[in-house]
Amino acid sequence: MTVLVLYATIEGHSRKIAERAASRLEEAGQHVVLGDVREPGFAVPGRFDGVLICAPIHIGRYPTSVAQFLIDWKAALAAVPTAFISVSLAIHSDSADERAEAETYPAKLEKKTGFHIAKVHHAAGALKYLEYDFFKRALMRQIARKEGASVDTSRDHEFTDWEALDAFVQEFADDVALAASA
Ligand SMILES: Cc1cc2nc3c(=O)[nH]c(=O)nc-3n(C[C@H](O)[C@H](O)[C@H](O)COP(=O)(O)O)c2cc1C
Repeated sequence: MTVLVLYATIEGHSRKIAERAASRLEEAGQHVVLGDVREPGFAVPGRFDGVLICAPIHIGRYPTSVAQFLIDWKAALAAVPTAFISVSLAIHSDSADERAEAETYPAKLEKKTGFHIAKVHHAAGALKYLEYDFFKRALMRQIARKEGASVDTSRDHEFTDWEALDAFVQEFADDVALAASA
């Protein structure tokens, strides 16, 4: 069985999450092809036994490349188990309203693309203060304050619960194995 793991990323954290998911899928006995959703190349979704997509929220939405990919490939994707990892800061918020808002993003993507996202995991992202330019650092400090995340800009912060991610990926690996044996 071979699983396609695709990611979109702006700051690199969703790629890190996708790499972790790919390692866990390999440990679960799957072959994995890992790539950027903008450059799937030969990675035509219909040739795989399952597809996992990982994408971050930036200013309230996923990168356009993700929506376009789902629109272009929804027929092929509907034929195999698929799963989606939504990366955001809001899902880590102290505010229940902010967390609820983060949980609406996959449904909005579904509405936009017409692709039904069957299995979703919400992963908290990262604040990469050291990598942001002056303006982005100021913006992210403001967002972090609103979310109850750290405003210490002297270092980066990572909020991802790696164990919860591993458990989700294991469930997905089981779905793929089950579908392939049916
Ligand atoms: C410019 C910018 C805007 C962001 N906007 C949001 C947002 O609207 N909601 C949210 O929950 N997280 C937001 N985030 C947090 C990102 O989802 C988080 O940093 C994530 O780890 C970024 O993933 P990436 O490194 O794959 O791009 C934003 C981050 C940046 C840098």
